[in-house]
Amino acid sequence: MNDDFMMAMVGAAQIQDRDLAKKKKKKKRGRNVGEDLNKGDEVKELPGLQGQQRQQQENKKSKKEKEKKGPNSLRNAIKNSNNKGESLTAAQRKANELWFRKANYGEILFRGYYRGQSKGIIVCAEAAGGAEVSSSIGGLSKKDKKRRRKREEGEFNDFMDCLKTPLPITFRIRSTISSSLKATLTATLSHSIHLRPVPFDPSGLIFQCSNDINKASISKRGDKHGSPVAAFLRKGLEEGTLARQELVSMFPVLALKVENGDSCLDLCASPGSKTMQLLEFASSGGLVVANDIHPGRVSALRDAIVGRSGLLPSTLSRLVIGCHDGSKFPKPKGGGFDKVLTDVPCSGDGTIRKDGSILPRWNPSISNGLHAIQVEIGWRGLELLKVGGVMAYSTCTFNPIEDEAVVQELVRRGGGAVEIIDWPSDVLPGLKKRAGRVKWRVADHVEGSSDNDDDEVKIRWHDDGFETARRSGMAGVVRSLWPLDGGGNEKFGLEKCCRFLPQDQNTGGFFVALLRKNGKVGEKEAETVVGEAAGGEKTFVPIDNRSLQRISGMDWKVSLDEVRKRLWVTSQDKGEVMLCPRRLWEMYAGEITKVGEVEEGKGEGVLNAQHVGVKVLERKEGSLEYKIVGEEACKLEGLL
Ligand SMILES: C[S@@+](CC[C@H](N)C(=O)[O-])C[C@H]1O[C@@H](n2cnc3c(N)ncnc32)[C@H](O)[C@@H]1O
Repeated sequence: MNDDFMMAMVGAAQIQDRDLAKKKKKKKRGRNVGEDLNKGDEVKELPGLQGQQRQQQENKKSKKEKEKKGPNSLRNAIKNSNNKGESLTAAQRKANELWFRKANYGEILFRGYYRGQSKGIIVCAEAAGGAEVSSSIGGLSKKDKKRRRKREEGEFNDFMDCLKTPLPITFRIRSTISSSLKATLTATLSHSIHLRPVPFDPSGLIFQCSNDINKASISKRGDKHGSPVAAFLRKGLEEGTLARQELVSMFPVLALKVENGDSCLDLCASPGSKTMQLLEFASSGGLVVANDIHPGRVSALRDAIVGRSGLLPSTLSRLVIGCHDGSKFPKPKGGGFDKVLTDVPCSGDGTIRKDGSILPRWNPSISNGLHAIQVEIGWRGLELLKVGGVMAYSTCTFNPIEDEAVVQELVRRGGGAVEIIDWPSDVLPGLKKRAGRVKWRVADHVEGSSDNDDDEVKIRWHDDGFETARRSGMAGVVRSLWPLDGGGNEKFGLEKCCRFLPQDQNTGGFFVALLRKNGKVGEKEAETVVGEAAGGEKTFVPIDNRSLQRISGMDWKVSLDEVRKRLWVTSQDKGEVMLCPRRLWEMYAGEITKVGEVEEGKGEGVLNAQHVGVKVLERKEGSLEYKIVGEEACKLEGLL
């Protein structure tokens, strides 16, 4: 079965998937750093590579040679800039990518890097909290060494094979819907031969699809055969009863165990799948602040959540969207957030199964270059957390430079106030997690020095530590890339971090660390930091007194002064009045009122809100008066 049953469920209802089709048409936006550098179309900007000249150069070479080395001038441009600590121009970066892709260097480097990494990063990994695996095979007999190498080779091949298979898509039934609807949906989805409930989820609300259901087939356009399952899933997405989210991407929010009334901050939020999950859990009295540095991605996030998610106004009333560099997000005056999520920008090699552009352009310097901003975002997250609160640090990369090395630095800086905690035993109890590592290796890559075919791009390991690497001219080198000297990190509990490898439960690759703040961190430094607002589209100000008087017939339960503070209008369109969630207003007090401005010297800057709560009042057409459109939200928030 049970396609007939599903067909009946879908019924004759005409499924309106205009939004999905529109979404598909929109240009795909990059999720991680550098994703939009994949077109190769700016190569023409490089001197000596235009039109005929480039053609002539290429014609001289055999096809084989071309594929192996890439165009000479590209190579030279890269050689002249790479590994010398100089920043690349956009054109050089594009050239680098093109060359890498042509020569398949990304995959060669990826294999070399992860094969050469310390034990447990990819092969010989133990379960989370398990015993450390020795990286030495010195004490073993010849036969045992051979056997162990063979096993490791097999493990590595399994990993690579899995990366080359398509990633199954996953759905979850939203926790905000009624129990009876949940039961109906669970029963319906469980009966489909195309879907199976994820075995380690006791709630039974998460489903993995078989390979015949993919991203294209759940869009109406791509669903050529009119599959009833696809129609059912589409309908659920539109109505907000289902959410599509990659399985591993659900883990950090689940591990945070958000409770009623929690205030949550999602520092790197776009496109917003984890924000929506947070919203579902942070029910009554709660607050979810979603932030992203890029104004365009903030708008996309707002459209996806406010415009298309199907979430109810009562849920959306808890949402605030900001646009800041996460490493400088303004600190609230009134206490910190209960839960913080730092799902930082990363190299994204855990998403290779769904994004074919990652592997061909992979190189270790991408991770080395991201480490510093990941530390800064993570540190700000800890500063914004209340004492006793928990932060989840997550990435979709296998690379320890972006994973354990960042967590190590956060714990070190915390000086005893920051502790890595275990994955909660009641969250997805059967989930296979691999332990974080206390040892890893640092590398960059070097281009060959001659035209010798065997002397092309290579991994360069920096096992002698920071000083030697710095002297060798390694780009973007910082001390915290390395494990602390002399096992200094062994007391940090890095093995409590969780690595998720794709072959373990047919997922993408992922990393999650849970950090509890046991005391104040970075107070001194905070005084001098000014919040830096990225240029957004909309800003908000509290409603002015004259407009307030035009709201007639309202039986406010609080003083007009408080009403004025809670009702916000956008600076662009004063016809819409939004209700600012009480928690945000309490936490940031007057610091949001001058939204969009950053005042030097005021210590914290102001919150640059791009969206607050829900619309509760609307100006009547042809009149200056307002009518109420969100009475329920006003009641929930104690205004009426
Ligand atoms: C891995 S994605 C986040 C995915 C998101 N949490 C989700 O689950 O849908 C990283 C995001 O960080 C944003 N970003 C990059 N640098 C940032 C910074 N300095 N501060 C805040 N956000 C940043 C990127 O625009 C990107 O949207």
